[in-house]
Amino acid sequence: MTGKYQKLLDEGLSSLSLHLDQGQRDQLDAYIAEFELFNPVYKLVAASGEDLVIRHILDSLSGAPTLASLCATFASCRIADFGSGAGLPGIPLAIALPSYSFTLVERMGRRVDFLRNALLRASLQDRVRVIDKDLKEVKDQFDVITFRAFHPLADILDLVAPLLGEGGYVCAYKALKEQVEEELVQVERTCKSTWKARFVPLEVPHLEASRMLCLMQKI
Ligand SMILES: C[S@@+](CC[C@H](N)C(=O)[O-])C[C@H]1O[C@@H](n2cnc3c(N)ncnc32)[C@H](O)[C@@H]1O
Repeated sequence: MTGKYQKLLDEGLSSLSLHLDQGQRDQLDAYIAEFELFNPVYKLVAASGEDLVIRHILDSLSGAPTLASLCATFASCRIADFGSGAGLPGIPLAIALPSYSFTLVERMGRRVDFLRNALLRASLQDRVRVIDKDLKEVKDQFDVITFRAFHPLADILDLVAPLLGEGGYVCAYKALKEQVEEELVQVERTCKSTWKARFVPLEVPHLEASRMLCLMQKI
């Protein structure tokens, strides 16, 4: 399959130094096609066309090199994406990191339906599972937990802490450093769990906006 965003994706993947083989590109094209088909009905994200690819697909993939380095430190890395919505960043990451199993946690039924369908279309159903529950009901543990456009850190880190395995990382996709620093102050003030954090700046191809990963480990 040759997707309609081939040039944009070629440039974007190259500037992120991500090398996807033809099978992975087909998976990405299938996911984007499904996303575009259902977005007007399910109102998954506000963007469409190239804007959707840049703001959501490439934005999600911009964290993949960092995630790959973190995952390589675990014998068999268990990755979860909390509040996955339309599968962001979880599905693009699962396509870019084919050695790992992913779990997408999403509590909204309509979005869960979309996720299950998109995973089938992109032939990811054997490696990516969906937990259709509130985060509060999840019992499993993970080595790497991602989330993007989710709750403020202070509202969720105490819920996330027991779900993080020994030496595991929370990787929060965030925008402005000052806002994240403020969120971390709130974490120190209000959370029972304690964390050390560091920032990894992200460059999203074709996007003039501040993006970063906030990496956190329990201490
Ligand atoms: C603003 S959307 C972001 C979706 C996606 N991560 C993205 O970047 O586009 C937040 C998603 O988290 C889900 N969500 C919020 N709180 C949750 C919880 N406690 N457990 C599971 N899902 C949750 C919502 O249903 C929604 O789909």
